[in-house]
Amino acid sequence: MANGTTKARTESQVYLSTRGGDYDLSFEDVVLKGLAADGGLFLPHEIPVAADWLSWRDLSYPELALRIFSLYISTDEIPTEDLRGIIERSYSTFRADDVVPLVHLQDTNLYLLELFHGPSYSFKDCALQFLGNLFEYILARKNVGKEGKDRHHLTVVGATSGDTGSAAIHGLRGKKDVSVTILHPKGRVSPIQEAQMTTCTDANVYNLAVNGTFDDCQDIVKALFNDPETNAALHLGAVNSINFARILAQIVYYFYSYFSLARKNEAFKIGDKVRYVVPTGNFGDILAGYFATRMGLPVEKLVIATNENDILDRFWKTGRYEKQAAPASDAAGGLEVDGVKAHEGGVRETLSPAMDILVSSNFERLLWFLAHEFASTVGMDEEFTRRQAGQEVEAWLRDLKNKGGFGPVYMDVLNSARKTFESERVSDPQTLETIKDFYSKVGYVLDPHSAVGVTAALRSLDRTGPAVPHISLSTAHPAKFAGAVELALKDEATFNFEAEVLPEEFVGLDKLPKRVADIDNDWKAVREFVKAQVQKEIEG
Ligand SMILES: Cc1ncc(COP(=O)(O)O)c(C=O)c1O
Ligand SMILES: N[C@@H](CCOP(=O)(O)O)C(=O)O
Repeated sequence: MANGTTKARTESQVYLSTRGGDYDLSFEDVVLKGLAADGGLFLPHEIPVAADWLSWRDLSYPELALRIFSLYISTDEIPTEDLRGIIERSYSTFRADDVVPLVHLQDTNLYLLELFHGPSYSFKDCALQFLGNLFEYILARKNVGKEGKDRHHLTVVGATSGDTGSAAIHGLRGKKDVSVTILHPKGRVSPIQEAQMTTCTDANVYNLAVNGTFDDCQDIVKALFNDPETNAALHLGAVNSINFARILAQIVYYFYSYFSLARKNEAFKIGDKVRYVVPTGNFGDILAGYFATRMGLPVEKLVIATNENDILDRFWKTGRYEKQAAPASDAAGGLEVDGVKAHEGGVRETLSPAMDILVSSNFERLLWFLAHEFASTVGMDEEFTRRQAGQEVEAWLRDLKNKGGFGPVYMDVLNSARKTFESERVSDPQTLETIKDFYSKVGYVLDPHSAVGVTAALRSLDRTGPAVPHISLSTAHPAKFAGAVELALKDEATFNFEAEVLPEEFVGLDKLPKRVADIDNDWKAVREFVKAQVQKEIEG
C-alpha cells in the first residue's frame, strides 16, 4: 500500500512494516509512530550499501554519524545542517572525547568497546541522546505558531529492564511538548538503575513499577500502541528499540570502532574482517551490527551472547523460536532441547538483569530480512518479494503469540541466519568467573552484561584462533550492578567498590526523594494513568 509519493528519496530513506501493512513511509512518520499499525516494526525498504565507507576512517564520531544517518534520512525531511546540529548536541554530553573508546585488555586479539560514557552510564545513551533531540526538533517544527491545546504533545511510553528507562529519562527530561512514562518490572532492576529513574522529579517524567516482568512491561507498551483510540488521543511515542531511530544511531559505533581498531593495531589493515560480540536481550544492539555488515563493514561474524534467558541461542541451535521448551526439568530447572539447555516457567532472574528478556522484540526485524532473502529465490519482482516476507513474518509472529513459539524454520532460513551470526549462552557462574578473571589479571572491572559478552568472545576466539580480532561490546558501567560485581570480587583483597568503581554522580542517589507509582500488570490501568497525567500537563 503506498502512503505517499517519495520520488526524491532513495529506497533506504522510505520505510515499510515487517508485517506488510505499511509501505512508503517517511523517516519522520516512522520516528513518531514507533510501532506500525499492523503491530509490525519499521524497516527501510532496503539497507544502503555505503560504497564510500573507506573514506570515513578519520571522521570524528559526530561526522561519521552524519554520514550514516544521511543515508537513511532524506535532506528534504531534515536539512543537513539541522541534522548536524541534532547530532552535535547529542554527543556533546558524553564524558569521553571519542564518545565510545576502544580498549585493548589482554594480550589476545580481544578489544572492549566502552559504550557507557553517556549521561546514564549505559550504551542506550548513544541512541537516546539522539532520539531525545530528534523528538525535540520534530516537535518544535510541528508547533511553530501554535499555542496551548493546539500544540502537538508527544506522549512517550517505554518499557525497561533498567537501562532504556534511565537513558530515555536523561534524553527527554525537561523537554517541551513531550512527557515520558517508563514502566519497569518492580524489584527486578538493580538499585542504582531504579534510583537513576525514580529520583528524576522533572514534571514531564513518570515512573511506574509494574507487578510483573520486563516482557509484561513490553507487552503493555505494545498494547497501548496497538490501541488506535489511545494512540490517536495521546500521540504515543516510542523510546524502545521498536523505534527505528534507536537502531540507526547504534550502527555508528560499529563503523567507528572498526576504524579505532585500525588506529590501535598496526597488524590490522582496513578491509580485514572483525568479529563483534554483543551481549543481547532485545536484539536491538546486534541488529545495528547486522545493518553495518550489510552496508559493507567487513564483519566476519556477529556473535550473540545471551544470559540464561536463551531464546535466541536456542533458535540458532535448533531453528525453533520458543518462549519455553517442553517440560521435564532437570535439577537446575533447565530443560534439554536437541541437546541444548532451556528452561521452563518464563523469564529467569540473572546477574545481568537488563537482559532478562523472554522475547526479543527486534528479532522480528531480522526475521523479515531472512524471509525476504528466502522469498527472493523464487525470482519474482521486489514488490512481490516484500509482500511474501511480510506474510511470513506475520505468520511466525502469530504462532509466537498464540502457540508460544514457531519453527523449526526452513533450513535455508536457518542457514542464512548462521551465515552472519553465531550464538553463545553464558550462565551466571561463568559471568562471575569472567569478572573475577579480568580483575585479577588486568585490573579491569567488567559489568555483568559486558562479562557475558567477554565470556562469549573468549569462546569465539578459541574457535577462530587469535588471528581474528574480536570487538566485544561493553554495554554498561559496572557501578550500575554493584551486587554482581561485589559478589564476583568478594575475595579480592585489594578491591574497593567505592574507590575503584563508583562515579560521584551515584553517591547518595539512593537518599534523594523518589517519584514512582506501583501498578498492576494491566495495560488498561497504565492507559488510565498516562491519560490522567497528560491531561494534567496539557491543562497546567
Ligand atoms: C547493559 C545491557 N546490556 C545489553 C543489553 C541488551 O541489548 P539489546 O536489548 O539491544 O539486545 C541491554 C538491554 O537491552 C542492557 O541494558
Ligand atoms: N535492556 C533494555 C530492555 C529494553 O530494550 P530496548 O532496547 O528495546 O529499549 C533495558 O535496559 O531497558
